[in-house]
Amino acid sequence: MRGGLERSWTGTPPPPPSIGGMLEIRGLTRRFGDRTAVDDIAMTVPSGELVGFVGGNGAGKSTTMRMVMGVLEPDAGQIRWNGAPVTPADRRRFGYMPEERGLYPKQPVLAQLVYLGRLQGLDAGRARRSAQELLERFDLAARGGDKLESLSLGNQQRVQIAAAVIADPRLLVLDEPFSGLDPTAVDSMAELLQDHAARGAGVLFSSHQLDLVERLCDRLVVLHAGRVVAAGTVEELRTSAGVRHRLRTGSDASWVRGLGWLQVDDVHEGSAVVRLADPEDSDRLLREAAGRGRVYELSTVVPTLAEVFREVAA
Ligand SMILES: Nc1ncnc2c1ncn2[C@@H]1O[C@H](COP(=O)(O)OP(=O)(O)OP(=O)(O)O)[C@@H](O)[C@H]1O
Repeated sequence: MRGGLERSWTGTPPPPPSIGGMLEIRGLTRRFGDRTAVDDIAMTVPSGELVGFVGGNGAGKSTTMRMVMGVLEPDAGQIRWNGAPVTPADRRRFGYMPEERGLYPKQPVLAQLVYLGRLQGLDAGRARRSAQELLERFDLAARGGDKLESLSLGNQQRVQIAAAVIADPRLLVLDEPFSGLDPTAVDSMAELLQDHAARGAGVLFSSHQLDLVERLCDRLVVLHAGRVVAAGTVEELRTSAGVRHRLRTGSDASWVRGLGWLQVDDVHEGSAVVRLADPEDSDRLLREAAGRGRVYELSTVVPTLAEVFREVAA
């Protein structure tokens, strides 16, 4: 009784039980013939974190995820779960959404979700309840009896994610879960991933939608040609890429190209974006600009995630 009163005074609900664990990848390598698709990568997906996995086409994201799930064997390296090599039993508690998807097009939606829930260890009643809850969450309750192939692609995608999360996974490994979704479905997918992370699951998802990655992720890992070329929080990546300065003047600003002590990223009419070797050089730049006419603005610009990505994955 007393405990209950104390809880209501603080207004803080007890934290949800943590269900997660930590995924660690070390030295992971996979070759196809003479092409090295994944080249000595290291990364972690801690419990409760949303980790975005980004990289251009062919960077090695799907290959890495397939090795995490045991669909492909690594040529070298280790995949560890809670400090020990990952086992098939661990993987049964991972939810996976493969790039090639992989549900049964001719089977009714609800029946196959229940079947997949049972394969992942749920009893029949719990599998049915979870499947129905997930279909309701995605506004698909009325479509449970329909064949998967009769749903739109976006709705099939929602069923795919339902299949990945039905048995309360410790870790979610999702290959492009947002591709092909309309903005409402993107929001419910994002909310679902955040709910799982809040309950302690680690979530690793690949995406080409950098705005979404920036909005959702605690951390991200950038792959290029099979190697990790950047990793950290969005803030860390943006600030480590180097601050730029934007100059806006009343006349053509292309004279900045003649200054040997800065690097020019962009010039367009009266506006220029430059990088200074030394932040103190901003005074020097201002004097140069003022000597040539009116100055409207000299400000610092932190690069967007898309700009960082273009730089590291060039
Ligand atoms: N089964 C395979 N046989 C031969 N090469 C493969 C195979 N699977 C992947 N590759 C090659 O490995 C490299 C990495 O591919 P992967 O699918 O992992 O990249 P990705 O980052 O997921 O790309 P995307 O964003 O286009 O899905 C590519 O060069 C690809 O052609």
